[in-house]
Amino acid sequence: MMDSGGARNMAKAKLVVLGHDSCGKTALCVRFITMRFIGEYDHEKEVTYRCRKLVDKEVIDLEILDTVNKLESQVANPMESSIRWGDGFLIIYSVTDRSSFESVLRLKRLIDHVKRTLGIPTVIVANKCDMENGRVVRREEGQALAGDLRCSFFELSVAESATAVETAVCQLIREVRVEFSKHILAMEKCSRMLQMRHALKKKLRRSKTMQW
Ligand SMILES: Nc1nc2c(ncn2[C@@H]2O[C@H](COP(=O)(O)OP(=O)(O)OP(=O)(O)O)[C@@H](O)[C@H]2O)c(=O)[nH]1
Repeated sequence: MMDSGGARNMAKAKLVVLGHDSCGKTALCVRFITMRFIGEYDHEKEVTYRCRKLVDKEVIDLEILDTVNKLESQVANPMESSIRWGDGFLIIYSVTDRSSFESVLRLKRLIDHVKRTLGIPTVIVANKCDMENGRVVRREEGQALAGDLRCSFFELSVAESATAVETAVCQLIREVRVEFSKHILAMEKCSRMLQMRHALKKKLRRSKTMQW
């Protein structure tokens, strides 16, 4: 998927990783960028990682914002500016923590509210599936929620599989790319219509002048 040959053109995307405390946000970012799983991650502030990846033969410059969960904060929602900034969202929960699963719906609603539109590229990731003994959220529950929210869904273990992490993030990048293309097409259509209107107005003005 990320071979180095035949790159087409350069693109950019801003991804935001959201989720409850300790569900594996930083582990996922580090795994995607470095392919490594370190185990313990120490950060209390939002961190933006920058990297360049090849996805479907297209080089893409990524900015990935690893957020700190502030959904339960009393302050007027501090997560909103992070959401406003992003093009695509990865919401992660841990299959060993039901409250992290319950946060998914609230986070998705917040994204829809801040972006003021539905259909924003969003991928839901159920993490820590290596901890089968501690599982409290069934795969089917995650799948059903993702289906209701019209999001792609991946159950994986950041600890065990770099490939699974790459698959989930690349899916998000593809969805962002589709949204970009739709946006560009809409802009082109709008600009073509404006040009036509302008040309029509000019023609009308000319024909009126001839009548006089
Ligand atoms: N067993 C297992 N542990 C994991 C996995 N992913 C992350 N962890 C562990 O879960 C803990 C929390 O991971 P982080 O990546 O710091 O989680 P976070 O969501 O960034 O946490 P906050 O910074 O509190 O928001 C760490 O001890 C990780 O090693 C996984 O797939 N399996």
